[in-house]
Amino acid sequence: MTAALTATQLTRRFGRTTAIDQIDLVVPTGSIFALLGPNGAGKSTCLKLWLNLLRPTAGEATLLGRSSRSLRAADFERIGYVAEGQDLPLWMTVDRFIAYCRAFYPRWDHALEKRLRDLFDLPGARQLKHLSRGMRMKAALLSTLSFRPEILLLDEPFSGLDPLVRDELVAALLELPGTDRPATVVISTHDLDDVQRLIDHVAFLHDGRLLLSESLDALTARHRAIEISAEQPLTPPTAPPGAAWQRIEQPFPRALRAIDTRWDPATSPTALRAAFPGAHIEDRPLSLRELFLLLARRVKTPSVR
Ligand SMILES: Nc1ncnc2c1ncn2[C@@H]1O[C@H](COP(=O)(O)OP(=O)(O)OP(=O)(O)O)[C@@H](O)[C@H]1O
Repeated sequence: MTAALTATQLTRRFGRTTAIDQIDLVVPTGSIFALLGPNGAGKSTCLKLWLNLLRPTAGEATLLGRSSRSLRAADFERIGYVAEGQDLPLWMTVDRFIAYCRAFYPRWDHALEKRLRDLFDLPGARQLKHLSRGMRMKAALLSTLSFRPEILLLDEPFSGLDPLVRDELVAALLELPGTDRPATVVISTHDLDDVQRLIDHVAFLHDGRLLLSESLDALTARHRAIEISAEQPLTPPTAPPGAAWQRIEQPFPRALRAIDTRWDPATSPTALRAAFPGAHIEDRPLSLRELFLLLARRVKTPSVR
């Protein structure tokens, strides 16, 4: 596995606030990597450190094998960044803005530009300052996706987009890696339902600390929602298989719901059947939203099981 982006003991403080706290992170080349976490977790700061828009207080961020502190102008032909509320030349019309951007990128993909223009349906003759928030986001995405960056950093890209365009944006992003060069996408978002089918890796930040970074498949595989119902009252087991259960609920005495955080498909179903003989047992994977809520609640109230 090669790394497109890394963070090593990366730290950024703003006065007394530690926005990023000694993060070690590897983003594999070609991955679509979600940076998740509650408000104020440090996601935007992390992206800005990679882009050298902010200096680290300590540690290092790298992209394309180079420290973000020493990125050259030519490197930015390979790196795209779209953020909610980012500075755009508001006096330009959409057409002028796109022509202006096109001139900077030798690898501009005209066919992709055309497809995204049709998709986003932007009024070419209108000045950016007269676009709605969502339309401005579309203009920023059009100007960035069209040069097919090798690294694409997206900070809340779905903000202000209607559900149809969100869906089509996901489809456009899914196409990005299928070219001659693998594209790596890091996406900070709260729109979990939108990114679920897009991403293959997840990192979870909380209060500037990295709590988890792994493939979505591995994260999904080791968490399972289970539901048990029986003829007689049930008690949650404290030893395995119940030892790693969280969010235990007992809507009535003969029913149990929980999330198993150490699910193993080879052993867990058998252990459940042995612990609850004769009971009706169902299990299902968790959605990204459910996983997020589980992680966020775990750090908020660590004693909650
Ligand atoms: N320029 C700044 N000056 C002072 N504090 C800042 C600055 N930028 C960020 N912070 C603080 O750093 C912390 C992390 O902020 P950041 O914007 O990175 O979080 P985030 O995870 O992107 O949040 P959200 O999901 O709300 O966008 C917050 O406590 C924030 O108040």
